[in-house]
Amino acid sequence: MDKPLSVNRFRYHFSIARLVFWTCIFLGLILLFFFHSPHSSSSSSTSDSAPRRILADPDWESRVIKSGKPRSRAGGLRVLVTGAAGFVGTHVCATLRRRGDGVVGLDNFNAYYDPALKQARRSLLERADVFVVKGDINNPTLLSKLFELVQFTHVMHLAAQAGVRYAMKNPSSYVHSNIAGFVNLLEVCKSANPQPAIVWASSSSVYGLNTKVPFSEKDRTDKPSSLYAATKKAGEEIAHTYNHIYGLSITGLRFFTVYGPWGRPDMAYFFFTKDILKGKPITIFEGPDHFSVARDFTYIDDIVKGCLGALDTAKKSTGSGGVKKGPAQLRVFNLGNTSPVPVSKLVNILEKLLKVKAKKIVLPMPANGDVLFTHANISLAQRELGYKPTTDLQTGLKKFVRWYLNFYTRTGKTSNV
Ligand SMILES: O=C(O)[C@H]1O[C@H](OP(=O)(O)OP(=O)(O)OC[C@H]2O[C@@H](n3ccc(=O)[nH]c3=O)[C@H](O)[C@@H]2O)[C@H](O)[C@@H](O)[C@@H]1O
Repeated sequence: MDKPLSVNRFRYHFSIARLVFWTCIFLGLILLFFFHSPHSSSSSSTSDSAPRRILADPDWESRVIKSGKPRSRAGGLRVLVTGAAGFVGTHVCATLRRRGDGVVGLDNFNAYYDPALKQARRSLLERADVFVVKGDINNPTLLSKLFELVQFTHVMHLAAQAGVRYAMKNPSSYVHSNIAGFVNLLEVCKSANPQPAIVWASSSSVYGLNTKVPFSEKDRTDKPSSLYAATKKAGEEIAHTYNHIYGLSITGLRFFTVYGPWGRPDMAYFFFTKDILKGKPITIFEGPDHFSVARDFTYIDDIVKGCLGALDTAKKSTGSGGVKKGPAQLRVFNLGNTSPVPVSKLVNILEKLLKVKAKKIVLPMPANGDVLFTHANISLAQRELGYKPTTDLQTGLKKFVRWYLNFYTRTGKTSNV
């Protein structure tokens, strides 16, 4: 009798020990997974760009507060500009500051294209008295801190993973910035008190495979041809939700192939210039039956006027602290030039301005997410924002080429796309 009992007791203790052992291993694995998951590192950590010690640094805080204070205009805006070291962001920040508004920039300075160009834009903004915080829109601690320091009246949200063709190489970067980042920003905005009005960059690419031109805001946008376009379209739907549930005032701007000085090296006009100057061949895509691929290229100064028009006409959000108090404004506008130009013509203009013949290779457009043409109907923006583009492609490219030659001669470098 005794023997079987002790065996049983031994078995009992042994299985308890085994249970404790495996529970510990299991809990250990869960903790390991939690601390190493991308979610925990991107959303709660501030280590990538804005370490906690910076968030508690009085000097950093006073720079944010000073930059966010309107200067001259009574009742000037207090604007948080995301993507401030980007192409459109830099121009918008400088223009707002010049007219006396308070502007705080935010940018993660990622390496999608030459970070030296982003640093040069940041220096330009420093000289214009705009402080650009290094940080990510996916960092809620940082965003909340900025809202704690400055009562932003407006958010100009331009931070995004841009580029149509790159979406095939790095799809998750589009989801991370254009969807997760946007939601994170809206979460912070909805909880702010007062809530800011939001103006953000959508894209002409939402018109996707539509064939009716010019593209109007009333047209359907359910045929995106790239993941980039799909994330911008998703952004428009997400904007609708936050407007509906929380009373956030939100305006989306569909930009049409923006170009100009301080532009993006991943865009065709920019790297065509670089390659033509280097004597390297450039590839010009064409559609079926030698169809000329065309874009409604829009000059940066015109786009900036559209952005300011949207900020100035944005109505206040109606909610506060996460609770809606009434219906709020929800808008979307095309910001284009209304005169599409074939890419081959763009190359001809560049050849004349650079005084160098391009080595052209004409190829059928691959299935890379590109669309055959874009063309904006801008009558809504004209009516509501006073938007009126005035720069044709020839004039705009002349200004771009002058900037390009000056910038890359001065810095002694060529663009590293
Ligand atoms: O306005 C928009 O919606 C979009 O404009 C640009 O996208 P895209 O118009 O494709 O501008 P580029 O990448 O500069 O291409 C311009 C044209 O050049 C053509 N291209 C591009 C590259 C190349 O090697 N060869 C070539 O012929 C493209 O097919 C396109 O027709 C931006 O990259 C997007 O971020 C923006 O949202």
